[in-house]
Amino acid sequence: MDAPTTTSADHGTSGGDGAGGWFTPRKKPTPAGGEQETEGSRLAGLRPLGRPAEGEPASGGGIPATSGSAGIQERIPDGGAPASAEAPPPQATVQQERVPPQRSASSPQASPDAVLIRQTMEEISPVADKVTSYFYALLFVRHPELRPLFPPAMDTQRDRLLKALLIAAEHIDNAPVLEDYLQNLGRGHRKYGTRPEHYPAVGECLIGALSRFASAIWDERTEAAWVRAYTTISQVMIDSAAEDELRSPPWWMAEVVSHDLRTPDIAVITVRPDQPYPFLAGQYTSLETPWWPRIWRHYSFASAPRSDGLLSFHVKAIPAGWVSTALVHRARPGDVLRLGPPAGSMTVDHTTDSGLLCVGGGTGIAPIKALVEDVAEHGERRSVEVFYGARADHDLYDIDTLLRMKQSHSWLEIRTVVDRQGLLQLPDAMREFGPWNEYDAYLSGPPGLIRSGVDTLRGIGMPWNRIRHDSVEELVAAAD
Ligand SMILES: NC(=O)C1=CN([C@@H]2O[C@H](COP(=O)(O)OP(=O)(O)OC[C@H]3O[C@@H](n4cnc5c(N)ncnc54)[C@H](O)[C@@H]3O)[C@@H](O)[C@H]2O)C=CC1
Repeated sequence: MDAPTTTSADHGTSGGDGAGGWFTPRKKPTPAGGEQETEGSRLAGLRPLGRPAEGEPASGGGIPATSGSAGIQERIPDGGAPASAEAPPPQATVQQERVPPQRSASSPQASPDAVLIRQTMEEISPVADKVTSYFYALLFVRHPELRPLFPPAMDTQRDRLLKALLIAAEHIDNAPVLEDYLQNLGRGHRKYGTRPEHYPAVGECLIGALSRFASAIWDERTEAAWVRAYTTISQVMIDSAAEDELRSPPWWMAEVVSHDLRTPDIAVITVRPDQPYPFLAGQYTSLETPWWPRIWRHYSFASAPRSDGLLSFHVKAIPAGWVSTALVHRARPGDVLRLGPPAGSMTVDHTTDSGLLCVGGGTGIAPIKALVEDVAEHGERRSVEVFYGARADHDLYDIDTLLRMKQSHSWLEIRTVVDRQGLLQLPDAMREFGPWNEYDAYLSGPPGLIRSGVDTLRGIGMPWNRIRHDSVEELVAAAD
């Protein structure tokens, strides 16, 4: 996970003239490691933005964000520009899963700006759809030059940008995690062609939409709070994009070199990027197909970095999943995809010798396989226990690969868990073989598995900081 860096002492959120005033962020990046937020300012009561335990009090220690963009990490949204798979999906339930419970607007720990922002959020909540429509109408009417940055069909994911911004604003008190998220977001936005001058346009339309639909409570103070929050958000994104520009391309072209249909709807796709693609086992990327331009979906790397530079992904076609269906049923060797930057911090900590409890449900086994390879390549003899769950025997599409790995590595144990009579038994199996005192857990699969897996592990006493998983929200976004 990137270390949180700040670009100014307060990002313009504490009432000063901030990073550039009314949506006019500075253009030059501040070097990483610049001035840090000071404790005791609006950092009080920090809480990472990873998925909280159900029923966990908002003030309690949160689960550390585990993907690169952290709490609100890259599998969380893109703000400031195009709707994308990095943006939170529109499903409200999922968003709640992704974002921890907020302190109430009247909470003594919340900063004055956060209180005003949350009051606005409460006010617009019943008319969220209207706010969304109005925001985009405003944006595209006032700034038609921005329209090409968004997918041609905006209906299914049009509100991702707005949601990203609202989520970020709502978490304005959570500076370090918010920053990590926003930095990732800023980097991820380079592939859309987002430029610093686009941010003021988005900010103005955001204020325009909010002030219209929260008119009952909107006043100068509220507007000032939003302006400060948005200035902070946009500045961090702009800085991080500028820093990233010094070392990485905005995207990579990647030619499909093999397409292996493992089941009628699951393909293992291997691509060759046009230039070196640095990443870590356990991370994921965003991927765009030629058939659905500007629609990006997330997939984990299914192998640790290889000497030949090839990357592989496990893709399951799902109904109404435009990208996944195209990748499984249409993509062929020779087709060229686009890849965004790598993200995610569900990676192996090689500074410890703890065991790894790896749980992969369905195609969620992809990054688990990469993690096992990573441990093997580091020559460590750490105990690695893999639980591989599937609905039926024939859905264990990658079991042969895993069993071959087991033959070579005595420290590796593979356990398959096939659901019987519709019962999802993977969490039970984890419990049965527990308590996993000397292990770090890595969970990968459908959102329901992540939720119940975390609950199970917490229930048998595993501390938060030993449980890693990608954002539930992004998993949903990845699945369509
Ligand atoms: N393709 C990729 O690179 C990655 C995909 N994912 C996610 O993994 C998921 C894979 O989907 P499918 O293969 O259709 O998996 P699936 O829905 O068939 O589930 C696979 C197994 O996970 C367990 N499981 C599922 N839901 C559960 C629940 N609510 N409670 C407890 N256990 C549960 C069960 O053992 C089930 O057999 C998708 O959501 C995808 O976004 C996650 C990481 C990487």
